[in-house]
Amino acid sequence: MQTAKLLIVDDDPDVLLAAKLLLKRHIGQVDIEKNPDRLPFLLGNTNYDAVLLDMNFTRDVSSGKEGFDWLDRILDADPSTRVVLFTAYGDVEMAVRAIKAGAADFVLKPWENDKLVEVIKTAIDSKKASEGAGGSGAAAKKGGAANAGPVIAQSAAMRQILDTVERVAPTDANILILGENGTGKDVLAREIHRLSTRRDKPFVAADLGALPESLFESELFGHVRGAFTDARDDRAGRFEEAQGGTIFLDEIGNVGLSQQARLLTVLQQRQVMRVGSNKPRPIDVRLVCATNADLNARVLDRSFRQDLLYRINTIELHIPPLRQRPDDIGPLAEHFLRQYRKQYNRPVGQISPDLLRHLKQYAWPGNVRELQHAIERAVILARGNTLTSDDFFFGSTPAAMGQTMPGNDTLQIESMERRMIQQAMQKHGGNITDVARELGLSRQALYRRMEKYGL
Ligand SMILES: Nc1ncnc2c1ncn2[C@@H]1O[C@H](COP(=O)(O)OP(=O)(O)OP(=O)(O)O)[C@@H](O)[C@H]1O
Repeated sequence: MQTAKLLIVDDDPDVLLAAKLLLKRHIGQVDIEKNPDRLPFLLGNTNYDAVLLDMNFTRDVSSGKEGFDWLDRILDADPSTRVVLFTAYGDVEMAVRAIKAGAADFVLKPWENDKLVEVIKTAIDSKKASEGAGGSGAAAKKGGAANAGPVIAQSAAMRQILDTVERVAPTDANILILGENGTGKDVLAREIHRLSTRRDKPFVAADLGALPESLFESELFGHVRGAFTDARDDRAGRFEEAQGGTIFLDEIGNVGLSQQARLLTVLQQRQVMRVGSNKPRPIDVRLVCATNADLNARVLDRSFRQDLLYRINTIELHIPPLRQRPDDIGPLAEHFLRQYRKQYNRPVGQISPDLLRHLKQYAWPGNVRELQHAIERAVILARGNTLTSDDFFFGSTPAAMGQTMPGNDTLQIESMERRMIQQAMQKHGGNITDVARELGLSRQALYRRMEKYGL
């Protein structure tokens, strides 16, 4: 630690002095700074291994924005810098969000000396280790987050679905996956592709629910230069990108009638025409669709074309909501626990029997995605090496969890942020530079958010 460099930023001089006196005994160089505006200057002059940053949550209670901005700027300057946050107890939710946004860890104020030293040392160690491994921490995280883990299926219902998937995946049959939000439709679509003969070819997902009507055709079928004002180049659509592989049309129930007609024509003729061109291009793709809508009811009220439904649902797979398959809850919780203890480098290794019982009792309206977020948050916040109900519910009782699930605010902010990024991506045809400019983010900050939200 004698070669390590640490910067502490806090507007309270007493905090700065006390932290410096403590940490100086363990770390070669400890600089302190009262004014965060000087951060760019300081970071430009010294290559710090870690920054201990006050998030100023108490001064900026409504959003914590100032702290997040500084976190982003530090990581933009050097994504491998480990940022540890100083946080008041009431702002733990914010700290969790900051960890998801790339912070290494957080320490509660008033701090315990041993804990602060340990957290800073761990942060610096991991920075040094990532340098030794020849890559930045952010890059390593990116690799680790790269999608498509195992499909957890313990319940009889899920085992039966996987059994069907194994049988139909190698055929080219069109598959429609039905299920509530967060039940694992995307996961299953990827599994179908993985078990198909097309596994070495692309898997291309298109979220039709997030696609404005005006962009539907160019996104799916492509466009030629000059086809409309923003079409500066020829561009292949999702169908062409998926050539030889699988196209996954998510939220197909959200497509309007005129787009349904366009889609049906493409599926029948097995060719696309880029917007602005009349040259047909043959496509060879396997079609997997998903929706949480009741398409049969939609056919009856004439908002969904029956002929399109027949075309996409050669095989129908219905994933039950998580509350109807409690046998999956334990294995899924263990799976996410393993995933996040590794991702966040936390010592927590097991789930207490009491917590497990509560997890099985809860109705999980957000299904597996909600369970996943809940475990992620609990792993980050856990105090010991066993996850207990305390780590989960923050003083509210498990029975009240349905109404008071901690983190709903966090999830809402996150889903707003996700939507803003999606909309900007659509507006700018996926041009990261333009999207970042519109959102006032650096490209790296945008990439980190896209990775966080799986975009
Ligand atoms: N059986 C499973 N095994 C492992 N992870 C799962 C499983 N089911 C869902 N997940 C995880 O839960 C999260 C939500 O799953 P997914 O995105 O597939 O749901 P979805 O039904 O497509 O949601 P939406 O309707 O909102 O698009 C993902 O992070 C996924 O990895």
